[in-house]
Amino acid sequence: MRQLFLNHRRAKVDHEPIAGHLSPTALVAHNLCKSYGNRPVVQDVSFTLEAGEILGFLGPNGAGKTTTIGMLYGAVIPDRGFVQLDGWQVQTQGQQARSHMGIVTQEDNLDPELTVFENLVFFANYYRITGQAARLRAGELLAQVGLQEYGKYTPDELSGGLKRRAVLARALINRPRIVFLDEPTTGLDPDARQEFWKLVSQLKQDGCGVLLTTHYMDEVQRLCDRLLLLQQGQVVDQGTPAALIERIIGSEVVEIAGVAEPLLQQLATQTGVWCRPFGSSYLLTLPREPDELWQQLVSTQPTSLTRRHANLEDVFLRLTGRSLQ
Ligand SMILES: Nc1ncnc2c1ncn2[C@@H]1O[C@H](COP(=O)(O)OP(=O)(O)OP(=O)(O)O)[C@@H](O)[C@H]1O
Repeated sequence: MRQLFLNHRRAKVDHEPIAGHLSPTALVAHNLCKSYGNRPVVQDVSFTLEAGEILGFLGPNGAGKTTTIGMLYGAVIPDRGFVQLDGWQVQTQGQQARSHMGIVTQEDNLDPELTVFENLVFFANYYRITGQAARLRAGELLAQVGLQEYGKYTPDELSGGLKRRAVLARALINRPRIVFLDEPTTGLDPDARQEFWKLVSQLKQDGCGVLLTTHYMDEVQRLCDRLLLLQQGQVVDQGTPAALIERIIGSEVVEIAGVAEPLLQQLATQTGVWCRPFGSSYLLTLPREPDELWQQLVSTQPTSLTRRHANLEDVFLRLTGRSLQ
């Protein structure tokens, strides 16, 4: 992050439209590739993010999400590919591009020596917002994230949830068009997470594009308009949550326990459905006409048999073979 601050030092906030530099799509990532040593960790990742959209960027641990986000904001140099933000190339016009983005990294990296208010004022200076203007902007942001009472505290005097809100406030100092949120609510209690979600929803309503990585399925379901699923550095699928569920799984699944796997796999093959271990039970998709398979499953005398609506966790399991968490 220190490197990022240095990169920001000369960034100038410039929201005036510049002919030839604005595109209707706020963010374009094109064929991003990154290897460490000879190990590829991001391979040909391409996507777009529109203003006012929340894009969930999901993948198991080590899938390459943070590396990709690093390339989006210019902290990691891609081996190939490019990122364009509001028409500015992040790799060659970094200062201009960064003046339109805000970043919430996984760490609470506020300066512990400064109060929350001072942190915001100090960060505003990177964008050449100085003096009274910086203090006004800091006050505005404290109000926006509900921290009016906490400006005089140092970060370490705040709870985890309040600290995360302060980090978000800092990311908004330059009124960004795009905000990157890298696992922003990890470790927070349910109330603090819900408070944070309200702030993210507000960003969307204000026309901000948000790229969110998270391991929480409820967060995805609550916030995301569209999902990009990453595995071993590659995009394995993308779409709206509802479309992905319908296309990859269907509307319902069956959870069954107490039946030998070979028998379940045989039934699945016969009916053309998908079956895999799921905790201490097995998960099966259902065919278009499910009654016959259901009866067959009942006749296996399982210890438990449940039919439920398919969800994103099922999609994730089918596409990546792993749970999101
Ligand atoms: N600077 C680096 N040098 C070498 N390998 C790295 C470096 N940064 C990341 N990696 C490796 O690249 C792979 C992708 O890491 P990355 O942090 O991007 O994944 P992630 O999807 O964000 O994971 P998580 O959900 O755990 O945060 C991992 O195997 C990681 O060990």
